[in-house]
Amino acid sequence: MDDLPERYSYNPTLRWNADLESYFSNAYGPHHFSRISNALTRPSCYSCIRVNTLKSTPDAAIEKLRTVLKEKGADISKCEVGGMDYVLFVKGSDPQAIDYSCAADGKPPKEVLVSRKCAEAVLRGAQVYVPGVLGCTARVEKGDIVAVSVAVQQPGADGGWVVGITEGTVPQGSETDPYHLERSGLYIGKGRATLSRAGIFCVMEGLAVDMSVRVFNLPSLLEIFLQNLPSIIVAHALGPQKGERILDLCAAPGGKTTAIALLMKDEGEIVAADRSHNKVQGIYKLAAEMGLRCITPYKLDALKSVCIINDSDDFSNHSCTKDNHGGNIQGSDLLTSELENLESVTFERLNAEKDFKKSGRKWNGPGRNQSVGGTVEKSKGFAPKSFDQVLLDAPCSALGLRRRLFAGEHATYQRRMLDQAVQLVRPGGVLVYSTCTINPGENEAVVRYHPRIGGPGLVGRFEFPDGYTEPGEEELVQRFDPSSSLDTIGFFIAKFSVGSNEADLQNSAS
Ligand SMILES: C[S@@+](CC[C@H](N)C(=O)[O-])C[C@H]1O[C@@H](n2cnc3c(N)ncnc32)[C@H](O)[C@@H]1O
Repeated sequence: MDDLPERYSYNPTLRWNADLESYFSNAYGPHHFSRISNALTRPSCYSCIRVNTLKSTPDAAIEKLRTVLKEKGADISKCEVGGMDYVLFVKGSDPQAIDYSCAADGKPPKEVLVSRKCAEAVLRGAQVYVPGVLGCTARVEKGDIVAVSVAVQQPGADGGWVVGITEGTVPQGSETDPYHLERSGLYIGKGRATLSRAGIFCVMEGLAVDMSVRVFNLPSLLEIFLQNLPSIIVAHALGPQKGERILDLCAAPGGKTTAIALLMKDEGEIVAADRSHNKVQGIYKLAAEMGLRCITPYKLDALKSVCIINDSDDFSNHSCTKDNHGGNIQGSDLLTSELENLESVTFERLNAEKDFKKSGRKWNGPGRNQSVGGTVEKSKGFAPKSFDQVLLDAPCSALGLRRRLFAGEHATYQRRMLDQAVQLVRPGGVLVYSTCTINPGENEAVVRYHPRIGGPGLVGRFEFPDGYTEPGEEELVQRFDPSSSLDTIGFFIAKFSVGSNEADLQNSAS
């Protein structure tokens, strides 16, 4: 039992798909990559809050926050970068050593084993829901305190990744338990079981463990608009002005759209497009909640966002014929990989929702992006050169998001989106491309591939044959490194000033 405190701790190693690991190790160098990998397993040491300046002031928001947090000493500060004092930082805690009360009688604690996705959601502040539970100690009764650990994928015999734990597993707290060794150092907190063991594996949905202590004690801010610092900076990089017409091509859930709207003081027009019906509804809802009127959400595939003009097309407002059919665009087209990209803690519970969807069970909790059965307007695209500014916050592998325990996904179709986005900017306008991944293949290589686009924060060859980036070009973009002292998510921003013709695209350091 000497190893108990060490076992019941949180000291994870991020698991990488082998190809990705060697690719990133090459791109960043092994030491830098190892620091990034380590940073990705824990949250930033602060939460970043954007004040709705149309409704409040930073000082009033700080007062309100102190009341909400009910902690007299809550460490809240304003961002000191010029023009960004409406961004507030609330300091979180370092990882805490949790007493799982296992040493007193020498017996191991009662345990609940959860899936990796469930654990990542818990680390961001969610509760443990039934579909995320893989195993539970025998004789756990409703109300019992349980230690929560995670079973992360392990390398399988065929070279893939497997979670070799079947639902309903009964851990004994002994070395013969499945993944006993592998779960050492992967305890993410403790809580009160809201169902007995039998209950957990009988029902399809609902809360399983009400988490009382998490290894990272971030203040509970679920009701307040949290946004990662780089996302706020994207809006500043665009530099929106009152009265402009702006297109946000992959807009849902609307974090950056609303940040842009605030900078425009809600004057002008922001077309907020996303291909997911449910998510577009979420944008409507968020804009309404924030009292923003300049946002017009549309369902639109960014890969088809430049419209082919027919004589019959209604070209008022530079939009091709809109299909205003009375709704009934029902059904969820939420994609699992897309959900990874949600940035606001307000939406974190969707990770748990994802587990529900995967398990084929019904989700019972509310979510901002849940279909509310309404209609969304569908766009067939927009006329070339019809926007002052275009933001392409592209869907990506999301390998910059933090509190992550496994990284194996990859996305590659940003180039085709960038091709569309470029065409929609008027001469003299601005295009901003951003992602929340540390993958240079989705960042530097994408912006570099246009002949006139410089781009990289990293120098070298990345993924595409034409993705080679020259020394000197790294200053033309902003790269947010999760292992740097800024302590943000991994993020990438490239800003382009569009010249008088499409080929004349200048990269300007944003
Ligand atoms: C990184 S998220 C955008 C986050 C958003 N900009 C924000 O700040 O809240 C990427 C979004 O792209 C959307 N998406 C993925 N493929 C798309 C496509 N082909 N056309 C339009 N949107 C797409 C996803 O639904 C997802 O909402």
